[in-house]
Amino acid sequence: MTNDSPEEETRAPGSGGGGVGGGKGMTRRNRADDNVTMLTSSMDLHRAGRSRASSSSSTDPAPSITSSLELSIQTRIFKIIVIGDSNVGKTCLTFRFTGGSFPDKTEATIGVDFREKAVVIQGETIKVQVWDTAGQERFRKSMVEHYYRNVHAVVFVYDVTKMASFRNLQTWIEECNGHRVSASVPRVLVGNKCDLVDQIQVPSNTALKFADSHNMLLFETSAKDPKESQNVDSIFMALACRLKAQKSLLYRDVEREDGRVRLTQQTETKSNCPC
Ligand SMILES: Nc1nc2c(ncn2[C@@H]2O[C@H](COP(=O)(O)OP(=O)(O)OP(=O)(O)O)[C@@H](O)[C@H]2O)c(=O)[nH]1
Repeated sequence: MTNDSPEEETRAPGSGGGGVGGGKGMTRRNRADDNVTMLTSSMDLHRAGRSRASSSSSTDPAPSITSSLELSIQTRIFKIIVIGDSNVGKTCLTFRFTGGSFPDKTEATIGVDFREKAVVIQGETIKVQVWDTAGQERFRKSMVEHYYRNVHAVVFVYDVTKMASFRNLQTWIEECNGHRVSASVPRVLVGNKCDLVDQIQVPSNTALKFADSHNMLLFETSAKDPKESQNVDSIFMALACRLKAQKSLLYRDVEREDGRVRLTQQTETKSNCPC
């Protein structure tokens, strides 16, 4: 959870942890596809939801089925959840991606915070909806089912300066598996706080082995260091590109035939996704 104040100027003490080599993992220097454009800054869906609710109680007629279908066709939404121990920087990472800045103050997330960003991938506008989940058990237990429902991708975060947060990843993965998240749902591993170069406890090689063994890409980055902001973007953009390539079924293609609307399954297509 963040306050809404603008980013405080931050001075990065260093370039962050070392690169990650080879294997199936992705290095922290990887970039999102050049065909990708980010359109908007973050939006608090809690607030947006409230304002939508209040406007719907006005005298406006209810939207027709056709118009809501058309809206769905226009913009697909990819739901990405961010999971990991408390204090690893989940809020800061999502804030960096959706708002482009590092929050000068955060508090423990209670339940979930939604942030959203519209991006253009190969000509299609897609909404990346990021669910910043609570790391503290007491603030998440009533929400867990909601986190995993219809999720399209999962970001597991650990703190490179806290070995315990890395070891606990196994528990987070088990929780995720326990909620019947399909094997086709992409997952990535993020080691955050690489700006704290003198305090790193989790070696890149160890993290890479773990990522490989769970068929995940690895990103090592810093939500705080402005020089790493492109790398933070790459986490979510790589997932969005992959989801687009998979043609996620959250909103299925709608074909119109003889004035009727027909929902169809989409087939897999290739893209030059960075992952
Ligand atoms: N040095 C450094 N500090 C960071 C970074 N990311 C987050 N922090 C700090 O780590 C602390 C926790 O950050 P949050 O983003 O609130 O952590 P969280 O994982 O969302 O925590 P919960 O909401 O409790 O689950 C804050 O004091 C942040 O300023 C980073 O990349 N580098």
